[in-house]
Amino acid sequence: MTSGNNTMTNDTLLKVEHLSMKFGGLMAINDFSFEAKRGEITALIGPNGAGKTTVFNCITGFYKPTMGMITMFQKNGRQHLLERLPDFEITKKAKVARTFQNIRLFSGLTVLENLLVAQHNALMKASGYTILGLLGLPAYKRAAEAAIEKAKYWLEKADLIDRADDPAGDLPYGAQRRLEIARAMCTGPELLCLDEPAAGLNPKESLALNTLLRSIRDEGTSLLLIEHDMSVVMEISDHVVVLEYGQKISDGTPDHVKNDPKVIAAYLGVEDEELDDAIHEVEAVSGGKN
Ligand SMILES: Nc1ncnc2c1ncn2[C@@H]1O[C@H](COP(=O)(O)OP(=O)(O)OP(=O)(O)O)[C@@H](O)[C@H]1O
Repeated sequence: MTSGNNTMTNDTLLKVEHLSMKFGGLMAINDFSFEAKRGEITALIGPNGAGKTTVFNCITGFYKPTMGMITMFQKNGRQHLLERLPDFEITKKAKVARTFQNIRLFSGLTVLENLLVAQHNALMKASGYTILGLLGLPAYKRAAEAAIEKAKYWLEKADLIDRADDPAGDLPYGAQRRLEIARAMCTGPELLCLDEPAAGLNPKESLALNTLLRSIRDEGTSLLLIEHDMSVVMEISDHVVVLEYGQKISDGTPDHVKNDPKVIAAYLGVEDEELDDAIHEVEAVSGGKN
C-alpha cells in the first residue's frame, strides 16, 4: 500500500460479484469477482484480449453483463447496482466517471470549454431548465461561477492552466490525456475509471500522469485503471487484479502480483510445466530482485 495517503481507509467502494459477459459463443468474462477500496488506486491488468475493457464497459454501463452484480457504495451510505442503471445515471447518480482508450475530447472547443461542458448537468439543474432561469436566476449565476472555479482548479492540477484558451486539439498528446482526466474530475466522481491512461505517453508525460493520478487519489477520489505500462502500474497502484481469458488469476499488492507464478506465466505465455523456467527468466531479467 502506498504511504503518505491520509485519506486511505479500508472500506469497499466497488464490489464486482460473479460477473460474466458472453458475446455470442465467446465467454469474454467468466465468473469474475473483485473489490476496489475507497481511497486506493486499483489496477486491472492482463494480457491482450483478457477482458479488461469488457469489465470496464460493464461497470460504466456500456454493456449489460450476462450475469453478476456490480455494487457502488457511496460516501453518503447509498448503494447503487450499476448493472441496473442506464449509463448516464452511472455518472450522475452513482458518481462513477471514465475515460476511454482513444481520446474523446471536443477538439474544436478550448481546454476551458471542455471542462465547462462536463458540468452541463449541474448548470442546467441550477437554471431550473428554463430560459428565464438561464438569464436571471441567482442559483444559475452561482452555479456558473462554481463551474468556472472547478474548471480552474482542475486546470491547475493537470498543469494545463497556461493552455486554457487553446483549442483542445492543439495540445500535445500527453496534455490531452490529462485534460480528459480533468474533464472527468469536473463531474465530481467518487470512482474514476481510466482505460490505458499511459498509452502513447513519453517518459516525461508518464511522470506527469502519475503525479496527477496520485493527487486525485490523495484528495479522496478512488481510481480503477486498466494499464499495460507496468512501470505505471507498479509505481502508483495500491492494489492489482489480474485477468486472463476472462478469469481472475491473481489479486493483491503490486509486490504480491509481480511475484505470482501464475501472472508470470500469463505474461510470458507458458504452460504450467514451463513455469520454473519462466520464473528463472524473469529473475534473470530483473537481476534476481523484485
Ligand atoms: N463487442 C464485442 N463483441 C464481440 N466480442 C467482443 C466485444 N468486445 C470484446 N470482445 C471480445 O472479448 C474478449 C475480451 O476483449 P477486451 O477488449 O475486453 O480485452 P482487453 O483485455 O481489454 O484487451 P486489450 O488489452 O487488447 O485492450 C476479446 O476476445 C474480444 O475480441
